[in-house]
Amino acid sequence: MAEAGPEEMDLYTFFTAVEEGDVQTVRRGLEAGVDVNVKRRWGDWSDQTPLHVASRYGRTELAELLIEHKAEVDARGELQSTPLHRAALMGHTGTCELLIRHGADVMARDELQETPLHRAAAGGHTGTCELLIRHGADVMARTKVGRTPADAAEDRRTRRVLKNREKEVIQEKSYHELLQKSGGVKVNRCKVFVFGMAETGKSTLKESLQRGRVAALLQGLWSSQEEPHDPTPGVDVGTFHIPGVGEVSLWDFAGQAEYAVTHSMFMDAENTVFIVLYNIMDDSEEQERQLHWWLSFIKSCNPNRQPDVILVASHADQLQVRDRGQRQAAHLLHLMTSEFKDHLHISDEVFLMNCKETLTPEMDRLKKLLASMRTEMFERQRQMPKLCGEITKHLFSWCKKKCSPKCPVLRWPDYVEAVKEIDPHVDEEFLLKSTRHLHRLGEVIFSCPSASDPIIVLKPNWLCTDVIGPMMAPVNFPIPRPERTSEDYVTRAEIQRVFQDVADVDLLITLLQEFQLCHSYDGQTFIFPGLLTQTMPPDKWQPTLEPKVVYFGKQVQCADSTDMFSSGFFPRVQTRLMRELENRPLLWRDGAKCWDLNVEGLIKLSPDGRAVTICVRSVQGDKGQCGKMLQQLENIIADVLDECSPGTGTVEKVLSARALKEHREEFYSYGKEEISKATTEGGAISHPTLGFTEQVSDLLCREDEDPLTRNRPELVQALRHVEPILDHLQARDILTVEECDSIRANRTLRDKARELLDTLGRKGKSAWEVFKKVLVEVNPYAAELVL
Ligand SMILES: Nc1nc2c(ncn2[C@@H]2O[C@H](COP(=O)(O)OP(=O)(O)OP(=O)(O)O)[C@@H](O)[C@H]2O)c(=O)[nH]1
Repeated sequence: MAEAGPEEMDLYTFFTAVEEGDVQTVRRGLEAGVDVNVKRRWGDWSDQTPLHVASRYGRTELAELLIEHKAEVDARGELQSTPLHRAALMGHTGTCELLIRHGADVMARDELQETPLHRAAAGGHTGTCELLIRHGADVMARTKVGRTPADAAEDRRTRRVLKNREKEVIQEKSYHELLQKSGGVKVNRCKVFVFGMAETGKSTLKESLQRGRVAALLQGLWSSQEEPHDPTPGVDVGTFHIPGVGEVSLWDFAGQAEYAVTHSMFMDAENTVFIVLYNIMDDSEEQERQLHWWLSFIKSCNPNRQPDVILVASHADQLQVRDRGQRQAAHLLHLMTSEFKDHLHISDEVFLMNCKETLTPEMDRLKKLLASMRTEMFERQRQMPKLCGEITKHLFSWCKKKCSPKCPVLRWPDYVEAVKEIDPHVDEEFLLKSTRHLHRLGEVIFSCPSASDPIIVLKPNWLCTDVIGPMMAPVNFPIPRPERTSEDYVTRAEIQRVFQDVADVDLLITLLQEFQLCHSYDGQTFIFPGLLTQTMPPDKWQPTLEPKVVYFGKQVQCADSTDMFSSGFFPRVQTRLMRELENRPLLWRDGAKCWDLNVEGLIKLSPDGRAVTICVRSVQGDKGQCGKMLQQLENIIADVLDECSPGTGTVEKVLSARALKEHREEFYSYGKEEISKATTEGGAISHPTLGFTEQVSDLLCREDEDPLTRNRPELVQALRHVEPILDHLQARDILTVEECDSIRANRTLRDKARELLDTLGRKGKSAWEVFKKVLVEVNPYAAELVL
């Protein structure tokens, strides 16, 4: 640190107090006349006002004191960053909130054109990102080199949140463009989705809701016998008039696990009320488990909105003491409401019903609630772009006139031709956007296969009920052994037999592949991961005695109890593995094994379905190839999560390499913070439960795991004053005098920084560690990029 004069000494004390959050000393300093906007001018800490420093350290109370004393909220510091930039990078959400409350510009740009949201994303602070977005931060803002905040995101969870927002912004933009070009029409739509495990009473409730008074009275006279249960295959969709409510589109989702693999495809729907049923006669823990599962599922598919949910307990007529059932239902409602309060709007009414009966006070109450939700929905419902409205009017007749029998699907050229009958001048690009919008509304299913023209399913429930239902029913594809493995293909002939009345089976197969339900290597036999029943036999992943073997692993876990991987997640991962890996993987219901060159990979779903683990190993010790495979598998998992569980929060962990090598029964992992801490403290990490120590470098197999390498461009920008760094490194015998001179001889600041990084790179890990410590001392901004 440079010698400071007496006045600067005062400032030194003052700034140290700010850093440490010492409110008393700072107050005294301000009263003694220290300028609240004075800039720190020593070391590499140039241009930092006290508010920058307080924000960087998350000293909210102090920041408030400084603002009270007229600190400039948007003062510019290092790289033109504002205090909000600094608080955001460190994830101090409370400090960000304070700064914004006092007028900080959420869209302030620094020299790299980064906004505070870029910084929060780079730091991996999801909560801070959400706060900034709530206050108007633009998720599409680009830096000088064109990176959006999502591109800058450090971890996948933050990236997913930002990508979801990006998607929403793009969809909104497209909606407004459509509206502007074609005008809008008011089309009232109300969907009711009914969920619950098998035999909870979904279909029964649906029928009772629709039944009129007379039919209900007659039913009371005639029905006495229990009818045999007829499970709903896939999703049963229909538009019905519910007396006392009005017209709604009712979607009855099958409760059986084998059908649930595709539910997530239909969940992103506006204007929807979700009813979740459970059987009050089940064991209370089971009721809680089921409700929790469905609510997590609804949450996982709806990242950007809070859907309206009603909980309904069925089979109330079988209760011996109704009061006890009432208490149980109220208790569950309370539990779920408090757990999901940030994600779902759960109605506060308790419904304890006999779903078979229509004329009951409970049913009346449920209808009243549905009616009021429907009215509210209509009031806030947005206009539908005119062309979309016109298309929806024609869908029914096109199914009859323009499609082959039992296959209400049009390929793009036929669809365009049909639309041209409504509007002869329609532009195809505009039609594409309109059709995407209809898909989002759930009016059609629109798919763009990479190898052929887009396909439009005019009746979504045909795909759900008539295709996916029979396709995922194991009885339709019998096998000679008790458990289905990936060797038990479904043949084209079998598909043809099951769908014999569908004229265009090829089209149907294209759709099944397009929705990632199956994969074919030869066009004749198809592997449906959703049908697999065999779990992974333990002998498929055995220890090896090869001395050079190396192991690496990652785990993606659900972030909190409201998160889940939707039922379609793992089968889709497996379809993607078949599609993307060079060698054919082995698949089981809960696992997959793959190979490439001299590397083996294993992907396992945990028994509770809340974590997925990837391990890779190479008996030849090929770290590079392990890194490549790990990266490929991680990307597949991240992509599938984005597609079918966009609302799921995840946490990534690094597995203990030593525990993997020992083939322990469970997986043991380290968190990101533990790894970063161990890296700065010399590279050794101890596992709290395993009791041994291993090297961080043995856990990470990718070069870019190292933040020094990953953030190189930003580092080069940030290392403006290499002099003090060179002095420190030379004093600590990391760099020689000649090396320092050679670095100094570069003409530009950036070239100096580049040569410094290259020289350190050649010196290996210990040199990097010292470098990081030096940065913390002399250039905290750059240090933030590498810690
Ligand atoms: N006693 C009584 N029986 C009910 C009630 N609700 C449904 N059931 C009966 O439970 C069985 C299953 O009902 P469904 O409505 O078919 O169940 P589901 O939830 O649609 O089942 P899946 O289609 O398999 O997902 C039928 O035999 C119904 O008659 C109820 O509230 N009380």
